[in-house]
Amino acid sequence: MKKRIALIAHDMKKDDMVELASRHADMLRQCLLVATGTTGKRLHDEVGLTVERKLSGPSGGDLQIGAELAEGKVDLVIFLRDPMTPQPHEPDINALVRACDVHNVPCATNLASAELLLAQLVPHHHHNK
Ligand SMILES: O=C(CO)COP(=O)(O)O
Repeated sequence: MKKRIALIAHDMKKDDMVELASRHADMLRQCLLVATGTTGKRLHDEVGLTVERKLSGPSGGDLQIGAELAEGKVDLVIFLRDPMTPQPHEPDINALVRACDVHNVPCATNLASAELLLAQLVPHHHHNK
């Protein structure tokens, strides 16, 4: 079964997300990716990944991903939050991280932990027969 991975980054962390995803692109291409709106657009446009895009975070994208996660449809979350900038949708951000804790879904909220989680994903090999 392909892993379904959620990728979310606040504006100040979007360059980091693009760089992270570029380095792990071969592995991410073998996963089902879901992202908040703007993060997903950048991952598509700049990394060439196929990403299911939800609403932008401030419009409810975090909540949409959190709802799917609560239904067991998300296996891993990389959520590069900006700890230095107040966010209008902070309750939504907290709800998503809380949902990860409730459902025991791995959630990396910074680059260092994201690297560790991604290193655990074993590449899926395609066989012709
Ligand atoms: O705000 C976000 C997560 O809380 C991210 O949303 P965007 O990817 O649409 O910028």
